[in-house]
Amino acid sequence: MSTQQAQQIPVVVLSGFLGSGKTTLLNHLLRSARGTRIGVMVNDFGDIGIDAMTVAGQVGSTVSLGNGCLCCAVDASELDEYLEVLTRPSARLDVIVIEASGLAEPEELVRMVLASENERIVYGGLVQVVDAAEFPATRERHPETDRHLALADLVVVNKADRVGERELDAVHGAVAAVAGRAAVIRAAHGRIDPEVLFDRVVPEGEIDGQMSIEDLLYGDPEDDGADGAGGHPHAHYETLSVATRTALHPRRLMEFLDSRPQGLYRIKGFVDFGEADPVNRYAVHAVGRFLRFYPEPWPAGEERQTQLVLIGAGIDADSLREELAGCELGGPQDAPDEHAMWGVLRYVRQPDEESAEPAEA
Ligand SMILES: Nc1nc2c(ncn2[C@@H]2O[C@H](COP(=O)(O)OP(=O)(O)OP(=O)(O)O)[C@@H](O)[C@H]2O)c(=O)[nH]1
Repeated sequence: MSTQQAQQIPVVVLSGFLGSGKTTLLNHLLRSARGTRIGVMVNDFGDIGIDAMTVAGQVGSTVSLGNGCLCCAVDASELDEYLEVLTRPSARLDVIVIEASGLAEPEELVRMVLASENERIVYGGLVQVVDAAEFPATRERHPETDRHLALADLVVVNKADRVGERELDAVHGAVAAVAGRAAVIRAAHGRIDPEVLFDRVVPEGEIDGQMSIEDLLYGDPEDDGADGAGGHPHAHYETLSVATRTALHPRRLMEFLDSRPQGLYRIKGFVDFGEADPVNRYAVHAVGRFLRFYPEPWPAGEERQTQLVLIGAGIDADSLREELAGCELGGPQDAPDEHAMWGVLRYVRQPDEESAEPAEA
């Protein structure tokens, strides 16, 4: 396996019905980027809060924002061309978000990302934004809504401030019922924690794991605490960090991942499978039901251990911790058989995989 996979830039597709709040969410991500360099592809710059940020330079239809983010306005037909621009090493982007126009078919965009020959990117999941107040009416008028939700890896029920708690629960329930195993989270004004979409680059001085979601929340310059009925929509996020020097059993880890609870919408970190693959560590990246492993050779001198961060809402941290402990190898009699890695390898992108469907857990 090459190390190239570890450096691939996740490309997240953001879609949702007209006016559901995609651009608002995108603006929130750009404002709270804090060190993470985000590349954005939109149909036009119109609504992106560029004025709110210092524009460092403009070249053609690409705008370089003062906070390290880069924006470009494109049509779907130009997707590959702009992915090329955004993935240039000089842009040093950590993640790319493509906003689909309100009427776009998200599967088309997802397919284009998966089919892209650009080796520097990896598909990072489909995020659907839903307007909580309009959902019942939109669904009635646009039956394709259910199909789109079924494709999503993460659904954001936005505009939580516009409906009462009971209505919000009803919309959340209806969305969850059609969204299959996608994670469903609520938000007002698109204020989701960026970590649910991508690994935030931690600025120097802040050690990963010590900055709680609450710190992120209350440190959010946009958060005025006036979310109304939705309250702090992400105040109930929980983060669980697990580190162990005992290698994990690939089959038991896959059982854990296959049955992970719905509220657990983000998993990231590295896994040590011990003798089942002594050469590589496996970076793992899950957003909602999307799951991928990226094997890469252990860096020389690096201690072999598994380190995972799990983020979710309404999750039982103790039982997750216990389940993960149950994945640890229990001695020579517990050695994985020769086929034990198969389940994991199903979620590794093969070099010749160009137009395959996204891996789903
Ligand atoms: N009350 C309320 N208004 C919101 C929220 N999110 C977005 N809006 C407003 O809803 C309108 C549409 O939001 P946009 O972010 O432009 O929606 P969009 O999905 O990008 O729209 P299109 O590009 O037309 O598809 C704007 O006036 C936003 O200010 C929210 O959570 N609560």
